[in-house]
Amino acid sequence: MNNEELALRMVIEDLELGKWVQNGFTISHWDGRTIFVIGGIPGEIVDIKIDKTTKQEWFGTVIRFKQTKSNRISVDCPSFLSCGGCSYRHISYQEELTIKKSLLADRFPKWKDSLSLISGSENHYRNNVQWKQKKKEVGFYKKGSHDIDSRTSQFCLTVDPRLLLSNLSKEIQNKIKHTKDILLRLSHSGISIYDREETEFFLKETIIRIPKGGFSQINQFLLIPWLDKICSYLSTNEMVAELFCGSGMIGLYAQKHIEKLIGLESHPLSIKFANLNASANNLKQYSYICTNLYKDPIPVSLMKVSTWIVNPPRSGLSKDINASIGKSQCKKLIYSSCNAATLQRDLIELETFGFQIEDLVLVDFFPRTHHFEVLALLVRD
Ligand SMILES: C[S@@+](CC[C@H](N)C(=O)[O-])C[C@H]1O[C@@H](n2cnc3c(N)ncnc32)[C@H](O)[C@@H]1O
Repeated sequence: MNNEELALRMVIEDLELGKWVQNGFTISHWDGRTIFVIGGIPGEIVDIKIDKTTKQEWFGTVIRFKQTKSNRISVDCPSFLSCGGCSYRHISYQEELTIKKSLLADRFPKWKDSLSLISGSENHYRNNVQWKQKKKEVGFYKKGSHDIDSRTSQFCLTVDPRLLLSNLSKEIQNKIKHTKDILLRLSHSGISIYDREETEFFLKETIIRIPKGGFSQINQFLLIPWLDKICSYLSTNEMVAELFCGSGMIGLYAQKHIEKLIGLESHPLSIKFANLNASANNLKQYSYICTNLYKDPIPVSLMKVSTWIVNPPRSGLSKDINASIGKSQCKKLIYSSCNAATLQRDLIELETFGFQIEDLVLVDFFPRTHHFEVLALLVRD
């Protein structure tokens, strides 16, 4: 048995947990090693099992408590820590928000006292879900394995109850009978199986259609507050470039502020639907281009645009995209990011092109998990 296999069988006893760090972990030190622990609270003394090792660091999960802290609450989900979705069900949601704000402030110290927060219901917020199905078992995978935890499809508290297995109509149950990946999304007319069907919904009076397989934000309660915050950064008659636009949701919703928009995105069907959405909303001055933003140069037509909205995947913007924004006539950049680390990296780089952060907002799209969205407004003269 090699060292890693040995470590994965180990239980470390009486470990004192240190401070909260990124990704839902607390940090501890043991036998000269750094150990990241999930499921504990700083100051608690616990036994942990090791889940994963790298050369420098070990990762573990609490399995027994020796001394608990008074802020621990009783966990409301039988699959907490075994399904790998949530990181914070053992503390209050208020405390989770305080931790997330403080971790974000660690990356942007100047914003420590001026970060704002958009949050909503801590449960039932997911408007889509991806269940796995194997031998008639349906649910999320257990953490670090391909075994299914079938309790999750009956119970998961982050998911809108309409997407739980027992609440699905007979018609949908029949359609997904033999499917390995069950991808469900709430739509205006019910539930769509979103790798096979399109989704349609309204954001106030704006109608949005997402193609099969297209991206859509998952927190049904915070979509409008997030979009309204973006709109608050826009004046009227703006010329806008929207990068990583998906099916065009941000610009379509912000139509009252926009005179002309060019959207860029690499998923061809999303581009087709962005164009259809613009027509359905009677926005003739909107156009969309299918391009790989990590490989292809930014089209010259964008270089004169003064307001840019970017909403990239977790990898953030590339050096080339940052440089293009720097060279362009962009004066206002609205950046919505699902990864604070790549946002921090990109904002440091964009500062070298004269941009300054004017507003920073934590949008808690993913309560009870360690994930969150960050909205940043950057400006330059
Ligand atoms: C976080 S989503 C944002 C979508 C859109 N703003 C929304 O809220 O619906 C990121 C988008 O980037 C797109 N994308 C991923 N890689 C890309 C690339 N290399 N070039 C252009 N777009 C890309 C994805 O298809 C996805 O639509």
